Amino acid sequence: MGILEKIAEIEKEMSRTQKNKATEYHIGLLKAKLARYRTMLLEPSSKSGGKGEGFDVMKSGDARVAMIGFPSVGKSTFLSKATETRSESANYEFTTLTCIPGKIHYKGANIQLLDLPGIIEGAAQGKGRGRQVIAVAKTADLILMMLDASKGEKQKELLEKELESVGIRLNSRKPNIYFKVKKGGGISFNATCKLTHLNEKLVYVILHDYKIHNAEVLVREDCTVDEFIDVILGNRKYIKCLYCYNKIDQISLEEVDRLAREPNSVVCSCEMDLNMDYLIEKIWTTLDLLRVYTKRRGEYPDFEGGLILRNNSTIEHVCHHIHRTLVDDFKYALVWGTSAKHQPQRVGLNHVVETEDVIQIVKKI
Ligand SMILES: Nc1nc2c(ncn2[C@@H]2O[C@H](COP(=O)(O)OP(=O)(O)OP(=O)(O)O)[C@@H](O)[C@H]2O)c(=O)[nH]1
Ligand SMILES: [K+]
Ligand SMILES: [Mg+2]
Repeated sequence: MGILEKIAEIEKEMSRTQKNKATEYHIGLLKAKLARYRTMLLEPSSKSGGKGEGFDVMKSGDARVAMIGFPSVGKSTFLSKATETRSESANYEFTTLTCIPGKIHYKGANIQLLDLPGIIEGAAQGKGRGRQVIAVAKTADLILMMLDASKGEKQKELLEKELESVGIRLNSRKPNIYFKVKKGGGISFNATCKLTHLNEKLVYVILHDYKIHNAEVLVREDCTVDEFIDVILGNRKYIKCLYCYNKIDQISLEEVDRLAREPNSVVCSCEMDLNMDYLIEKIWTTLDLLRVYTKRRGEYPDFEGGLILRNNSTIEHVCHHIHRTLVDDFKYALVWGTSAKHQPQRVGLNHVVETEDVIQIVKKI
């Protein structure tokens, strides 16, 4: 039996045990056991159950939002308010021990919101359930960083550092560098713009340090050294982040005003229901989802339905949305809308669609 199951069992037994003088000792024992199992789960070295237990949540819906934050900042409170799923909230740390999914329905989109255990400094090294939490964060389209408004700045810095240390890059996009390791020919270095941080020699030195002696490098924007290294390593995750300052009922109006003006930030109070609609709206806009419409030959587009897609989706994504095997029968697509050069444009699977495009898929016969 896994630790989570043992915990669930004890909790069940506690709830069905009547509290009175006669059961006092029994309940005390259950409490002690519960505390021990919870501690085991949070210890990085715990063999049994420490791994990924409770984190294997299927991706579903049009986008995934993962809540990252220190313990007791109000993550579970938000999940319970914004979705139909209940997640226990309480005023002690590590109330949540697993990944709990909920659904936000908004403007026709189905957004998966994940409640996660709190993380603390050292999470990336495995403190608490940090490693598992961060692994889930890496799969998200948006990280909702929940902060306690009264301790926000410090928490924000620490969490950013934790995420940075495992290769997550928040609110930045992949540097515009073409980089390809070759079999021979040495290193060819070119830039299409003026570089103020990088130069040919530096690039050579860094590549040699990574034991790369043959490669093609084409720098298309004024990147920093760190950005260049990110490209060499190639395993970076570029994820959007929305900072949510919760518990604004605890701070002064001046402070609320100041936090609300920070970039990519929302202020709210999940408990007092302050600014919740705006927070959800902001999640939606930050996700930057797009809607396209499909049509059949000779018919009008279905403007009622429409498909919700992630930004930068292609015709191939559209096909997958319509039917899993449609790609196999795909011949070409006709596209009307802003992504088309002329109306309609005949395109292939790699064509990147834009919001409000109308698409007709033509199949092989
Ligand atoms: N004052 C105030 N308290 C809040 C607010 N939102 C949540 N809380 C309280 O903060 C405490 C922690 O809330 P949780 O939702 O359990 O926090 P969490 O981030 O899920 O905590 P862990 O699962 O332990 O990481 C609870 O006592 C909540 O009632 C808020 O907007 N204002
Ligand atoms: K809590
Ligand atoms: Mg929680």
